[in-house]
Amino acid sequence: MNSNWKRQRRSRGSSVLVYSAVSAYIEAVRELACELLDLLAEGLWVPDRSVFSRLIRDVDSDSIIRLNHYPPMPMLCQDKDSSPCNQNKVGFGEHSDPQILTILRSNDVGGLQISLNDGAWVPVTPDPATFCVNVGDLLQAMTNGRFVSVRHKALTNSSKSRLSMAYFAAPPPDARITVPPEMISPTKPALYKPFTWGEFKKAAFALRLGDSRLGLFRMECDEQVA
Ligand SMILES: O=C(O)CCC(=O)C(=O)O
Ligand SMILES: [Fe+2]
Repeated sequence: MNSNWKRQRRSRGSSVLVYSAVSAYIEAVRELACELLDLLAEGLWVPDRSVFSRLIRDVDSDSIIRLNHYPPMPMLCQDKDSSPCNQNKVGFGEHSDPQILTILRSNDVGGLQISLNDGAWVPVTPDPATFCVNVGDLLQAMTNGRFVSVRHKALTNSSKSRLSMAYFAAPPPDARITVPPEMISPTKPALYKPFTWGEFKKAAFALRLGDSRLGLFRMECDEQVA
């Protein structure tokens, strides 16, 4: 057995291990996302409690996982008075996640911030043992605005690497994004036109990261149906 062959076998062995660890992780977080969506439907008094999770369980679901690495970025810049800039650099710009739900985990290095209604940015305490769950744009549309997709960004740390792992739960590309009829009434008319996830993704790609995409699908006042 030459050493090259042994090395190849070892490396194939470790890719199989990584593949099976990532697959098991994806399966577990998909299950978590489905359970959360079922509870959410129940809390909204929607009789069909799997109305949202069904989209993620579909074999053609477009869910993805993303691993983010933010290397340390020293605060080296200087302002006009030549005092050091006391600001962390942006690693991932302000945005909302376009999908249904995001299950996010990170190492113990902070950086994630969420935006409140008044525009203030609030840091999320990093904890490798907890998940951060983000409402995505599709959930906002499917709940007729009851749940609002959260704007967030990630800053780099000046001395440590931040790692995060995000599972984005999404429907199949041709799935129609509609609101359960129970959530529409004369006092709460439909806010968004029906669209497919494929159409939404296409629109999102044509915009910048921080742009609001749902605005493109908003009903005009005279179109709103109860
Ligand atoms: O790294 C983070 O904490 C945020 C990442 C993120 O927002 C994303 O991947 O969409
Ligand atoms: Fe995000």
